[in-house]
Amino acid sequence: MKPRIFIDGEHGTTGLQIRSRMEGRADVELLSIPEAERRNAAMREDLLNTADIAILCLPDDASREVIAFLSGNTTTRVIDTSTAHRTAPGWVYGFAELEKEQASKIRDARFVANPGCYPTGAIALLRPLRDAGLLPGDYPVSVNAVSGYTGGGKQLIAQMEDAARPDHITSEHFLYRLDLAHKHLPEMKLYGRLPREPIFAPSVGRFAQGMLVQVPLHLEGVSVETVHATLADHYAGQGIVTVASPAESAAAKRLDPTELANTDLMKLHVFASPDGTRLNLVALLDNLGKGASGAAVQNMDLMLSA
Ligand SMILES: NC(=O)C1=CN([C@@H]2O[C@H](COP(=O)(O)OP(=O)(O)OC[C@H]3O[C@@H](n4cnc5c(N)ncnc54)[C@H](OP(=O)(O)O)[C@@H]3O)[C@@H](O)[C@H]2O)C=CC1
Ligand SMILES: CC(=O)N[C@@H](CCC(=O)OP(=O)(O)O)C(=O)O
Repeated sequence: MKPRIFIDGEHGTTGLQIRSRMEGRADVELLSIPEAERRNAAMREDLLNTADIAILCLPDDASREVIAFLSGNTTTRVIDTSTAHRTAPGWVYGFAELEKEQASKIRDARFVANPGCYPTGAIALLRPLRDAGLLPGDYPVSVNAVSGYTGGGKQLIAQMEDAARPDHITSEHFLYRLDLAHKHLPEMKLYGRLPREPIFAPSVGRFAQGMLVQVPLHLEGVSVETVHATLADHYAGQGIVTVASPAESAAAKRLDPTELANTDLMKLHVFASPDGTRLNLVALLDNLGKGASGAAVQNMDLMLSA
């Protein structure tokens, strides 16, 4: 029998993108709920209990409720795309390239928490440097980012696109979470192995999909070549995460956050000042690709390979 997959929240932004990635796949059976029944708890509970893998594309509270629904179930495996379980005990963080054993941990896990889109970029840049001892524990890390507006789900998409709404947003680009308390800080701290939370300044641009995550660094006594080699070694042989060559980064005049839109890839750049004393590490990805739906399908495929 083919593995049965149920996407709870399949009619939302992340869910629809997962569904489109599954179209034409003959190796799995997709369990589906009609859009009008998307909040029907009894139907969802039945499908959640029937599925071999349930992919949750729901707000945090609804994800927590699903785990409660499944309390008596010992067979359904779960990939949660929400923030609810990313630092929770018993959950494996679904960033396969985090460290050598991560892909096999995901493969064997029952509960996988898909990373947030911004942390995917920030952790990808920071973690190898922390593991290599290049980024001191007391370094005051900052993360600056811009996301496509689909990152805010149906609500933000409607606010950006529908001029008739009273809460229509006309800005071309805006900063938000000005209180520096974004929900992604705990996972950045934990999986970035940072002793304290970074100063994280997210923003949204008037484009649907795409993302740039920047980590500016002054690293005393560490060369640009060492930083680049550390990242390049860490991601060597990974098809999805790549590191731009020093020549490619040096030749870049601009970086467009939509460059990898509609792909599941992530590319890392190391930009440096001419004297090599100031660096800007940049991750380029699609918030709905490697930042959400693409990563969920990557994790599902790892789990199916168990
Ligand atoms: N968009 C992105 O780029 C990313 C999103 N995520 C995460 O993925 C999850 C889904 O986000 P996203 O797809 O953007 O959100 P959307 O708002 O676009 O979609 C959420 C879907 O869940 C449904 N839903 C909401 N509450 C319930 C409930 N109680 N029971 C059943 N269904 C419910 C919604 O239905 P209705 O239409 O009725 O509201 C909607 O179909 C979130 O946790 C988000 O944080 C993670 C990384 C990136
Ligand atoms: C542009 C925008 O609003 N982005 C969302 C994060 C998208 C994401 O990664 O979502 P989860 O962590 O909830 O899974 C935000 O800042 O809340």
